[in-house]
Amino acid sequence: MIKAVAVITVSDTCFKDNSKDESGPALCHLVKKLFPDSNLHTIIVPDEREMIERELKYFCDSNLDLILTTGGTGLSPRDVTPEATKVVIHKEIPSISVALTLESLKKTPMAMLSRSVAGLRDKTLIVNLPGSKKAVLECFEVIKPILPHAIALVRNELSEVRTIHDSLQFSHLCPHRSNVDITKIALRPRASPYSMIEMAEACKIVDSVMGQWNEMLEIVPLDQALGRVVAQPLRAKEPMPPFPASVKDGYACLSTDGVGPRKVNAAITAGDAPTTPLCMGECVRINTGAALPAGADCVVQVEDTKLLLASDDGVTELEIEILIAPEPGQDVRPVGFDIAMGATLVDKGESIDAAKIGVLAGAGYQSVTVRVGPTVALMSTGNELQEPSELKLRPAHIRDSNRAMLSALLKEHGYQSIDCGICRDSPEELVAGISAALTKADVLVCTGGVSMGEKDLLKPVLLNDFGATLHYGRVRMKPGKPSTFATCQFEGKTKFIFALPGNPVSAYVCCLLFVIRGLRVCSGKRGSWPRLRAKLAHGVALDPRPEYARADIDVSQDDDMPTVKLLGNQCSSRLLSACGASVLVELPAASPAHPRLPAGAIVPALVTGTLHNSAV
Ligand SMILES: Nc1ncnc2c1ncn2[C@@H]1O[C@H](COP(=O)(O)OP(=O)(O)O)[C@@H](O)[C@H]1O
Repeated sequence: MIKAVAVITVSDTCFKDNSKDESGPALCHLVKKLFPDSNLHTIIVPDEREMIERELKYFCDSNLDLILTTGGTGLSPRDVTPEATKVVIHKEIPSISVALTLESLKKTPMAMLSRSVAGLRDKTLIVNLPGSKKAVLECFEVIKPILPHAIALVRNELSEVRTIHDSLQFSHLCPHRSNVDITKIALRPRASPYSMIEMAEACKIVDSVMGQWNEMLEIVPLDQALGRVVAQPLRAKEPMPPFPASVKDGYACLSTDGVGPRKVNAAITAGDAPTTPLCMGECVRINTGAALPAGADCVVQVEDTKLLLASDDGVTELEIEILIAPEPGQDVRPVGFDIAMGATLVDKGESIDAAKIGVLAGAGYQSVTVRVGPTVALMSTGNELQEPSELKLRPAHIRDSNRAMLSALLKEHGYQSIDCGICRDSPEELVAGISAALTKADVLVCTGGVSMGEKDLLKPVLLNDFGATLHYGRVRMKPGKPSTFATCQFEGKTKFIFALPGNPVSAYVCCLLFVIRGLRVCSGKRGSWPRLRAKLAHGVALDPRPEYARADIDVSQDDDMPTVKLLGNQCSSRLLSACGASVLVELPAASPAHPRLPAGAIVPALVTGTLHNSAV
């Protein structure tokens, strides 16, 4: 039971003008939320070491449970909160500082410059937090899960400690509550309560639900616009070329002069502005891309001319002969030939590729208005998972491969994601993990916990703890049958949740077919993957469900149709079957009449990867 907490704002500025203190009140608000029954004391002190020490000691001697300081942890000469704290505490708790730094480093490298200290004086826990409001809010989230437990331990409140332990499986610290009852395992349903929908319907649902994403716009510099979808038509503000330009190296002439001798009265190279107009019987030596002089209406390439007279030193051409009569407009790009003034360069809804970047740069665009897609969070769930970076594999554990794979898969298709870590299979931890992810992102992509095991808690937690609407909970497909799509209201916003199966191949396929599809809808792009017709290189046994088989496609055959070769054993745990896959072959469901497809059968293949020519 937490009885009393103090929040100390350490700042010269706020000490002089209390109204400037934003971090202290923000921190008080969070403390009140976490410990609603506690007495809260607040004070503002200047960056004076002795005063900070005095206040810390005063609150500790008053037997407070917790003191949080904000400010004075940086590098400026007046920042002395850590020094004052170190003098006051009896036991330092360096891991709290490490946790704060690690979490803050995810947001800014400046976190390296924070020197927060945490420790105990008698039975009071003291934690230094940074001074900025944003940082203080973020740091509080980091220590929030351990505060009740740490204080109960310090106070030696054994019953409290036991309650916390009991409510947290696997000694993981998590103060969240869940409405999901996991005690009656024997009574769990033996058949899935979720009806199985067809793939086409699932795609339609994703399109219509993700279509509710509120269009938001931002202006980005052109060099950061690659892959973005433009929000309004971009039109040419200038014609291209802006002047009649020569297409060849040769002579600018009057076409009415026909064949015969011409006086060469000037030379114009690209970038020169012609000054004198051309008269009958004259020509101008001109280069590709140079502006034609007034009066000239055609260019005769140098190959169709003959030199008649040069200056004695051989430097200047004085007279040439036109050998073939030119047509009006010959080898001239008139004004606006490539791009007319006002022409649409990129239309609303189109995504920007390299050529469009070039067109826009050529048209003088420095920035463009583009659609803002949702932020995406990735989270894995499962008690058996450990971080891939851990050196030693723990007993009965596997390394989490899904987050790394999904993050890369999304990136491959132009979408960034936020890593929300691994969440264990307990309702409370799922509530905590999902809440944390939804605070950061609009779309949560999680894997695991969606089938029929007693630890598959995603759906019940979404329904009972988040009041989510499950748009589908099973799809007739292989792999990926338990794939789930839900929305919920969280902090006043609609959040989209793709709960994918845990098996890595299922997660891979469902990410391609549902998540990326949904993200495309949000960014204003319609339609799915390009679909080719291809010949099976070998016979395959069909599954009762339509199957998305990972395959390599050979487009190098002389034959008019490419060939697809499945990438080995298609078991949903074997991610090697997706390595190097350029297509997902859409295999039909088996029927009594067609239990398998023979080699040479023609199948549709979705191009989800890169096509490459396997011919050497
Ligand atoms: N993040 C992950 N990385 C690698 N394998 C995983 C991951 N999550 C789950 N798996 C594996 O996938 C299989 C199915 O996991 P499970 O959590 O039961 O998923 P679901 O019930 O959603 O299909 C298990 O063998 C599990 O170990």
